[in-house]
Amino acid sequence: MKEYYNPNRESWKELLERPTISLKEIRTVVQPIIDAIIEKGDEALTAYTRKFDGVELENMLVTEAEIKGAAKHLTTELKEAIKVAHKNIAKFHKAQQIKPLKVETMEGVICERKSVAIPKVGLYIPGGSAPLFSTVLMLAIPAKIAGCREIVLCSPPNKEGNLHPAILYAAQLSGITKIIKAGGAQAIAAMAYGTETIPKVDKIFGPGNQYVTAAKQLVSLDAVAIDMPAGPSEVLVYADEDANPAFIAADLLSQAEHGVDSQVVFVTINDEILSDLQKEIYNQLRELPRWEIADRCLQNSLVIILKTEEEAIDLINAYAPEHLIFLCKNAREMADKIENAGSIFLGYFTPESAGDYASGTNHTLPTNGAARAYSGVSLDSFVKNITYQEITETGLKNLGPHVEEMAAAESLQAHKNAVTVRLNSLKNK
Ligand SMILES: NC(=O)c1ccc[n+]([C@@H]2O[C@H](COP(=O)([O-])OP(=O)(O)OC[C@H]3O[C@@H](n4cnc5c(N)ncnc54)[C@H](O)[C@@H]3O)[C@@H](O)[C@H]2O)c1
Ligand SMILES: N[C@H](CO)Cc1c[nH]c[nH+]1
Ligand SMILES: [Zn+2]
Repeated sequence: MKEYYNPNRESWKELLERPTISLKEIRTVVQPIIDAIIEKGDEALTAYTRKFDGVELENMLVTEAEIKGAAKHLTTELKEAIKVAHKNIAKFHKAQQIKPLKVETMEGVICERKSVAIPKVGLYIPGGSAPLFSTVLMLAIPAKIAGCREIVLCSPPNKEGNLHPAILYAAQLSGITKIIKAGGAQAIAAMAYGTETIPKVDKIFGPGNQYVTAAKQLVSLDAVAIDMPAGPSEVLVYADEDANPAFIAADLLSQAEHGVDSQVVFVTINDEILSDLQKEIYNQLRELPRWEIADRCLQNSLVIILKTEEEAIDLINAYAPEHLIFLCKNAREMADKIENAGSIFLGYFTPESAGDYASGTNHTLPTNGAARAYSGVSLDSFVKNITYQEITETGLKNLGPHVEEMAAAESLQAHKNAVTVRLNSLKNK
């Protein structure tokens, strides 16, 4: 990790850039994939699966027998853990349901708002370097609670042409039946434009690598809505002098092991902690099966030592991390000053991986600074809010003259007439 002592504010923007490939460069790879799917549908999808996932698929649709058979490949402990996670995620997302709203803005003028499920949604489950079955829960549970009518799930197959049984088990537990073995930009394009096997959806959800994220952004220009840019994982840890270096190291490494293009950042105003932290990172890294990935990620990662808590808050807001962990006594107080972050973890005993798997919050979160304006996935992501209005005769008498006045001032005579004809019809009553 590169160390920066009191970097001046002018250098922050450059310092805090993520190690991503430029959108312009990645577009030259992803756009031809999207174009091929639009033109050749399933044929192109099968060809890209052969090229990128190294497998020739006869049937990309997961069969009912495969879904039903998944459970027997999992241990009782893992099934139990998935059930606990399912329960917590469902509980937190059900609590996000909002009641329909009805307001009489003036006598006889009734305005309402009701949330309605997005009918057709596509869920992307990453599977390139690890089969993220936890993402199935994070997307399928809110989609089901919202009441989405058609749910399609895509994930890249392994070399044997299968999806990991835990992906299928989590899907079955969440009530998902249409599962397709397809990944990368080609799966995103297939859900955006439709192919012979994959129905076109209204909105695509889910995290993924830079190719997947760029594809989501490109298809959102003309075909579908997307949740947000949820690319390579990142975490920023802020710690005080009482934080255990082993906890800090473990939290940093937990996101570093996701991928070489992930980024982890450590911020503190107490540099005495650093030598113990370096030792902990080294010791823990050696024990990780994915140590090479984590090690390469650490090369893109930062340690930043600042003078004051206020400065740390400003830097965190400038970085807008996907995950933000406060390992400090005044975690709540610090968190209250944060404007830009995907999800915040408070206190010494709140590891980020609890949110990744099972506490109840959603782990599909904005990356690469998108947390400045986007929220993570929630129940809201799967609904639209439709507004309604109903105006009585009295209401039109109250409101109509004001509408006529405004329409005339905008020189929109037909708008005015829509009120006038009705008011005239009431004159004889
Ligand atoms: N932000 C979030 O909420 C969040 C949550 C979970 C995971 N993630 C991130 O998701 C990512 C998962 O990435 P992954 O790679 O393991 O799985 P993935 O499923 O996103 O991508 C795998 C696919 O990428 C495509 N691909 C790979 N190399 C390519 C190339 N050179 N050209 C074109 N396409 C190519 C292939 O089609 C392959 O099937 C990680 O970066 C992880 O950090 C983010
Ligand atoms: N940390 C990821 C979000 O950036 C989510 C995840 C899934 N499995 C493990 N971690
Ligand atoms: Zn993670």
